[in-house]
Amino acid sequence: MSPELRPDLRPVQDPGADVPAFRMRGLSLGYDDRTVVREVDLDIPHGATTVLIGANGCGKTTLLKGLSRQLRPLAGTLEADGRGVREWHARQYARSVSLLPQSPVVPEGLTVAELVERGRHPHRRWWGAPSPDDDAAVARAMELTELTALAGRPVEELSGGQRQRVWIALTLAQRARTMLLDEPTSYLDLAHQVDLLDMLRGLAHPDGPGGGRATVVAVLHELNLAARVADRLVAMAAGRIVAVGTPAEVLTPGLLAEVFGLRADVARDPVGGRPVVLPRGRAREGSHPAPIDAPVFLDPAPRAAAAEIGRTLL
Ligand SMILES: Nc1ncnc2c1ncn2[C@@H]1O[C@H](COP(=O)(O)OP(=O)(O)OP(=O)(O)O)[C@@H](O)[C@H]1O
Repeated sequence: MSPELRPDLRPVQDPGADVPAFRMRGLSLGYDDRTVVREVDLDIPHGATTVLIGANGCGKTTLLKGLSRQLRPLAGTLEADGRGVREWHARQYARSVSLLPQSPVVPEGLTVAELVERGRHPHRRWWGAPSPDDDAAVARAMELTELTALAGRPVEELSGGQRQRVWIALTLAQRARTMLLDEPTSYLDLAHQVDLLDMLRGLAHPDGPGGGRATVVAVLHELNLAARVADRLVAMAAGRIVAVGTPAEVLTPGLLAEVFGLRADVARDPVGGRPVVLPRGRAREGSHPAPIDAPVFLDPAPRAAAAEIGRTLL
């Protein structure tokens, strides 16, 4: 068989405008015999930024693992670009769909440039030297993530935020049309969070460098950043999809109470009109409402810590 005919070396066909990036029907996912994601019916369109939101443990990462083929469906069907995900050759899938995992482990002894270059593996033959396209993709990814000056530094010597940018650069260097990003803003300072999300949005936007073809599916905990970047929000609770829509449609006080157990007001950003969530306290009965002038935390970890401190003080 000539190398050109091998399925992993064939170019990925553009599936056409109407075919979604992912189509899930009755999809259930889990671990061994434990079902975590339950009976999901959802289309994720190409050329848009879709953000998954939901409380800790509701199944967001598990859903991304299904989309990235790390988990086999327990029930139902899952198609990527119109084909069952199990029909894809692994290398072809990696050219089409990239994943930024939640807590990637840094391999020892690699420099920033060497780790970013791993994003090119789906495009290369194992015996071949990097092509000019590979070099260009790596250089561009490092430029976009402001890592060029750190290219020769060992990754294990970097700060948490710098490392996170290396993983993002690896994902960008892969140049897959669809990017799955699990909490991509972890460890990033606010300016880098905004930069990253604006860049991702630009990739999927018709006027951006991706020309509207790129597809981003991200898990984000910070609801106001999610509202800023998302074309569509998908809210999950206990393994099920409970709402799909624009940020303004999904981020309502009722949904925030149902999904996060959070009592919150929702305002409008005067610039752009996107919703802005203003947490007021716990919605559940029997919980301790936050004092009126308590600091507002959107991230669950500090909120839990604040609740703990509040209980100790009361
Ligand atoms: N490898 C695993 N084996 C068994 N159970 C798992 C595994 N990974 C996750 N789970 C369980 O699946 C459920 C959903 O976890 P998942 O990581 O998908 O949630 P999440 O919504 O991404 O949460 P978070 O916001 O905390 O990251 C949790 O109850 C978790 O304990």
